[in-house]
Amino acid sequence: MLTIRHLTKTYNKEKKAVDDLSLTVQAGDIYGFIGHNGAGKTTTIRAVTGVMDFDQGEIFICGHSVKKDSVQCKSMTAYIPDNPDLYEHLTGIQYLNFIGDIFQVPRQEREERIRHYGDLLELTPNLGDLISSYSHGMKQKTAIISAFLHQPRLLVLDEPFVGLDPKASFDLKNMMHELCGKGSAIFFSTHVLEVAEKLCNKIAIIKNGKLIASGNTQDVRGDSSLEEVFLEVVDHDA
Ligand SMILES: Nc1ncnc2c1ncn2[C@@H]1O[C@H](COP(=O)(O)OP(=O)(O)OP(=O)(O)O)[C@@H](O)[C@H]1O
Repeated sequence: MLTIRHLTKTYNKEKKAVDDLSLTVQAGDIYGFIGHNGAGKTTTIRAVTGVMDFDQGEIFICGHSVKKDSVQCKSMTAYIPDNPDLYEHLTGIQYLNFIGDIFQVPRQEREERIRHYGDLLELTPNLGDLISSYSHGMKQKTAIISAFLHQPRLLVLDEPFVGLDPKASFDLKNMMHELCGKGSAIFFSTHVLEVAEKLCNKIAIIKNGKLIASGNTQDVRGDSSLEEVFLEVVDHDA
């Protein structure tokens, strides 16, 4: 579903933010991407989602190159950045219809999904209000609904649980399971190791731009907790 090969990105010709990183996300995977502040998670995610160019390597989504076939890749992908910038002058429903238009979601499916996810995340009563009047969490819920609206083959999320209340976090986890159950894949960064450990079937750990561990969650953590493994590898490995 997502293949990253030898990804390298350098900002300002100085330090490599991502250094020869390779990983594969398969259909049905909920793949957690963890690392310390400044490790290179957002840089990797921005390269995958085509919002930032990269120096070396290749990225494929369902076999399509994000460099050569960017529109095709974007049509199959949804991306929620860590601080989603929505159109503040639109109402929630106008924004969701705008996204529905871009991804050509048929009217009936669009209405059903907006109703379903809006009710689940308790946002339906506010969808007629301007986004500028929304709280941070309400904006995040709007971004989440917009991402699920077109049922992407690949969903990429940067720190999705920050700012969500416990009920919304619980609902988002169920939504993630449901989407992957239909054959999609999810790749997301998080600092919440307990969530990663419980939610993800696969985990990658990045340190100073390099991948230092990856694979099945069970194999990565062995007999320890993910927190113990993370602290160990971040302290000791190169
Ligand atoms: N626009 C930029 N210009 C220059 N350097 C950048 C830029 N964006 C990121 N960096 C650098 O690249 C490295 C990786 O940053 P990145 O944002 O990818 O890390 P991260 O793992 O997402 O961190 P965090 O957990 O703090 O969000 C850091 O050293 C950072 O300072």
